[in-house]
Amino acid sequence: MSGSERSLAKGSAAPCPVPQGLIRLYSMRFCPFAQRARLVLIAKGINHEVVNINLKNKPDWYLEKNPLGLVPTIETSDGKIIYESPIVCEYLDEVFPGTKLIPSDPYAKAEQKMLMEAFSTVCTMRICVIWVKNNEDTTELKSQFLEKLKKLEEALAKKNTPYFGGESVSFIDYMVWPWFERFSLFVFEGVLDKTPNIKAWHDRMLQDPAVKATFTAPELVLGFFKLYAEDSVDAVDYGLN
Ligand SMILES: N[C@@H](CCC(=O)N[C@@H](CS)C(=O)NCC(=O)O)C(=O)O
Repeated sequence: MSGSERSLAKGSAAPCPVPQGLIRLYSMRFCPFAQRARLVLIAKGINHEVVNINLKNKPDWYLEKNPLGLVPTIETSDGKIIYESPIVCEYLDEVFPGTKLIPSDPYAKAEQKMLMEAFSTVCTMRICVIWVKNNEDTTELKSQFLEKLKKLEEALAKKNTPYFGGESVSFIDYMVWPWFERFSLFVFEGVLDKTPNIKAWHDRMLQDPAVKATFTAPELVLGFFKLYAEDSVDAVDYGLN
């Protein structure tokens, strides 16, 4: 359902208005927040195009669309602009038909939001960057990470469902997946064995069609993180966009 994909940096002309019937996603290939939006767009079968933004060299017009200068942002054919990944994803889920990812039951919805809060200390790129830099002892970091993960393991075990929201993939699973995709590169060694419910969830998620469609090869992600850790990401040279 994704049409074209192109990359724009400083100096690039602003793209034309969004064609009727299409959603435009401003993104960056390695951004976990943008992957959230890509997961939802694909899971719901929403017709869209992707414009990758060079985040080291943002076009001026992008800051007019999203004053925070972050990706993801979506733009509709009638000129609506929405940014901040959970807001983008919730908007897409509300407006478009197809599988509803957010439960309609207020308590189930609140549970997903609480889980998102609980995940917020786990879903961070800092741990990946420290890992990749490989210049400090990560024992303490790893045990802190495991302690946080164990709380989520308990929550999943208590729920006794295959996914964090229940019997099928839902909003919360897509909101946290991008970090888990990245963690599997380095952080998970010897960790997921201690959280069997999360491991089973992780393996199930790998089979999800939207996850498969947005999955980035580990060696590419690793290359990106190495540059990111050195603060020398050049989106153009590395072909990030
Ligand atoms: N709270 C934002 C965070 C988005 C974010 O941090 N995106 C990063 C890329 S992964 C970004 O756009 N960075 C550009 C910058 O910091 O200038 C969301 O949920 O959408």
